[in-house]
Amino acid sequence: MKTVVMGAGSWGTAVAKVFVEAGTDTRIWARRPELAETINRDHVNPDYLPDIELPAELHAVSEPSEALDGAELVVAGVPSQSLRSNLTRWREHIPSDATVISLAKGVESDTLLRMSEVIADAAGIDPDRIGVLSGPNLAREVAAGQPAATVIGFGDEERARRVQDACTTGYFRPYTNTDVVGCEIGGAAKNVIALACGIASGAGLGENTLAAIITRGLAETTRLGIALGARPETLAGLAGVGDLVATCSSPLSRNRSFGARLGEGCSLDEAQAATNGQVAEGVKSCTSVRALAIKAGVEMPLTDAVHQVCHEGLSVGDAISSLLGRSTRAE
Ligand SMILES: NC(=O)c1ccc[n+]([C@@H]2O[C@H](COP(=O)([O-])OP(=O)(O)OC[C@H]3O[C@@H](n4cnc5c(N)ncnc54)[C@H](O)[C@@H]3O)[C@@H](O)[C@H]2O)c1
Ligand SMILES: O=P(O)(O)OC[C@H](O)CO
Repeated sequence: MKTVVMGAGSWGTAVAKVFVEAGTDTRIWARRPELAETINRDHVNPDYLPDIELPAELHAVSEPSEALDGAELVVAGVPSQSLRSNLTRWREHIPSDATVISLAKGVESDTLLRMSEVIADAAGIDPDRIGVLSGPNLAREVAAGQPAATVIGFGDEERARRVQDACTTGYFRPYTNTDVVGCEIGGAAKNVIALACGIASGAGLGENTLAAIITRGLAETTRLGIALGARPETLAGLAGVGDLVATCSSPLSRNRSFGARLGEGCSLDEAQAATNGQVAEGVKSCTSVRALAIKAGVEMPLTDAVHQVCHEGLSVGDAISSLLGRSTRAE
């Protein structure tokens, strides 16, 4: 399955390495020609994964037309809020029978569309050909060859199996799942809950608090998923609880680290400045996931609190008081 990964950030680069090591003919598109040259010459991505040696077979290009030429599988590896604008540029070069998967974990701000819906809308691709790759996959750990599992979500199971074959290695184990909605909601919502965990941890709170946030975060994510047609088992699997636990627990998570800075008292701008250009998707997705929940008539108190802390000036102390001040109820 001739594959191109469109985006040479941390995760795009790690995923391209996995596909090559699974024996798949793989290219990677980098926005900047100098990064493509460095990957080809030095077999390293110095900006995102500086200490990881990339396979010599991985060829990088910086022209979308060249990258997409003849691709049977297109892996979209750019952040969620830039996916539409990138697709608009790639659209005319995507082969008409190619399968497309999204790596991005988010909900589009203006439209409240999931990433697979953005691909269908912006590139005019039949939804049967669109899927996602989502799971507990911190890029640095996967790039280092540490054992990890993930989910390939497609409505069409046969297509999911072909992608699964193209990225199975001795350290990377993809499972298939036909519940694309569940995979996407799990991936988008966990970034928001990881922000909440970071905020709590930055404010000096301990493991009991974090366990409560993770567990109640899963409950509100599952409520939203079910309201949108997801299967609860998906949210109890790798793309749900698996990714939630990895992201909420790891110091490698950009979302958790961003939240920790807010919890320590940084402003949104100060926390943003400390990211070195890396994207913490939950900062924007807290607003779009919250809006999606309101539209679906679902209560998401943690997501609402994260949105208010990030964008409405609510203090961390007031957010905690307001969450604990809610009326008591059965679990
Ligand atoms: N990093 C991880 O551990 C990880 C793991 C799983 C999923 N993801 C998801 O994958 C997606 C990509 O994440 P990443 O970690 O590779 O991000 P990143 O910040 O490391 O890199 C983003 C890449 O997209 C490119 N890009 C193209 N257009 C852009 C634009 N308009 N604005 C910004 N960047 C643009 C950048 O040049 C860069 O190559 C995100 O949705 C993220 O949630 C990341
Ligand atoms: O670094 P984060 O917070 O974007 O999380 C990375 C991955 O999504 C973990 O699965």
